[in-house]
Amino acid sequence: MKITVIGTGYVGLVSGVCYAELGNEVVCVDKDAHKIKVLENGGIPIYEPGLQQLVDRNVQQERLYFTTDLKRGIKDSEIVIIAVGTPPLPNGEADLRYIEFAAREIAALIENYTVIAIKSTVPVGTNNRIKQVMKEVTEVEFDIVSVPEFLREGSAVNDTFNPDRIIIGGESQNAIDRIVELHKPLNAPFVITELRSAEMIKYASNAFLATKISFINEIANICERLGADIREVSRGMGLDKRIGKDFLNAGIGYGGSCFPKDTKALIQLAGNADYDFKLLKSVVEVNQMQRMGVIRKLKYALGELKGKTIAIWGLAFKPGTDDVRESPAFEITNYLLKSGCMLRLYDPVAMGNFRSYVDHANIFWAENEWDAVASSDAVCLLTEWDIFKQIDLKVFAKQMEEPILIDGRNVFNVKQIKDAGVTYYPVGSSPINEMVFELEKSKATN
Ligand SMILES: NC(=O)C1=CN([C@@H]2O[C@H](COP(=O)(O)OP(=O)(O)OC[C@H]3O[C@@H](n4cnc5c(N)ncnc54)[C@H](O)[C@@H]3O)[C@@H](O)[C@H]2O)C=CC1
Ligand SMILES: O=C(O)[C@H]1O[C@H](OP(=O)(O)OP(=O)(O)OC[C@H]2O[C@@H](n3ccc(=O)[nH]c3=O)[C@H](O)[C@@H]2O)[C@H](O)[C@@H](O)[C@@H]1O
Repeated sequence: MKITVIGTGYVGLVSGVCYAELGNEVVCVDKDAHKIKVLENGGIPIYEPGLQQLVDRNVQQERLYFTTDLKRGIKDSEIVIIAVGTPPLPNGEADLRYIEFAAREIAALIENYTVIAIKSTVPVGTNNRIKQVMKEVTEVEFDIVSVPEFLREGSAVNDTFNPDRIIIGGESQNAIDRIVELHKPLNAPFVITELRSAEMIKYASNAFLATKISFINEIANICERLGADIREVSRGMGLDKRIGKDFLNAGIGYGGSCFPKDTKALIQLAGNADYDFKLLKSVVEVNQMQRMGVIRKLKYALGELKGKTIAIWGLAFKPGTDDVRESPAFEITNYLLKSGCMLRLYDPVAMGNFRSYVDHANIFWAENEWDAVASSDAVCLLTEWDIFKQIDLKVFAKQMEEPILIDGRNVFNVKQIKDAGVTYYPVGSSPINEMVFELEKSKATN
């Protein structure tokens, strides 16, 4: 099939490349001339494991093209996929400016019947609105189909080739059939729905996963106070098939370009329909608070933070990506800078992106994980990259006068820690319970 994908970000680029790998002829279009230049020169503008090899192969086999010129692909395309951003407006609602603009551009260029598939995450009712927008511009026949995307950054290629399900929302059987045909090689179940239901499935799925994370984080906070171990609790819960083991890792709260944005958008969407989504509001609030666990532990370990040097391991919102959008590292580093700390930051791939948002005279950009640790009073692990997981804790202990490790991702086990003699503060287990009691005591006496 001939396909045009609009937007070569984390979703559009991966999807376009994977459709090419399935044997389709794909033109990927972006307004960002820099991104397209990188792609035309044989590189990729994002860090995503496995993507570069697929780009190389499909460009070489002349199935994959990159351009800033929408006209180039759209003329012969049977399917045009929209994968542009839907970032949050200040009130939390999704900003639909980019998608409406893209829709108008498509409408002005199509010459024959075309199927328009919307992969961007959009509020319920948007597909219908886009249809109206396009009808104002063209008399050529087209159909709109909602095909929400569920890939995760860092495992996006594998997720695209092995999806749990393909959701297709639409009104025209012809258009639905075309989308089914495109995805048939993936061997995943199809769920065919109304447009509005497909849009809601995407928001509800992300909101549910975010809820699972905030739930387990609250259980972790209670474990800290009562002396239970969240890792044992998560394992014990997750073996119940009705609960499932995924997304039960307690930590410093979810980040990324989607959970924070989509939870807030769904709260707004519900509010606009006169429904107060209380549960999801709490999920968001708990998530915000969870980042402060790292600070609380630092204060307990070091006392006064002013003048202390803190190493941060990991700036990306999760391992396997260079994406720092809504990364918990922003709130934590900002708080520490405001408290008068010196910071030594290191991330294996996200340093450049993080630095484009934050710079400060008190930040030292370390060359590697050990360079960050040098002369630090404490180390905070914020992203569970493999290089941090593989750290030899005995060597680590020798690098610091008093080795203190605040682990925001529960990467190390108690035995490793005991053997190495590191003072260790994980999420949701001892010895934090003692610390919390002491804090409570000191609050009560002050
Ligand atoms: N990042 C992720 O893991 C996932 C994102 N989504 C959703 O997919 C959508 C895209 O997300 P990302 O890929 O992360 O965004 P992104 O910000 O990485 O990429 C969007 C791209 O669209 C381009 N663009 C905007 N308007 C354009 C136009 N008129 N013509 C051509 N290009 C245009 C931008 O220049 C940018 O490169 C969002 O709605 C998001 O919620 C869904 C599932 C996973
Ligand atoms: O709509 C989207 O954009 C995507 O959002 C998430 O994918 P992503 O944000 O790439 O990454 P996740 O692996 O879901 O992690 C999100 C955040 O939750 C955190 N997390 C995840 C799992 C867990 O058990 N605990 C936890 O704190 C991660 O550290 C990360 O900060 C969803 O998992 C995808 O299905 C969805 O397509």
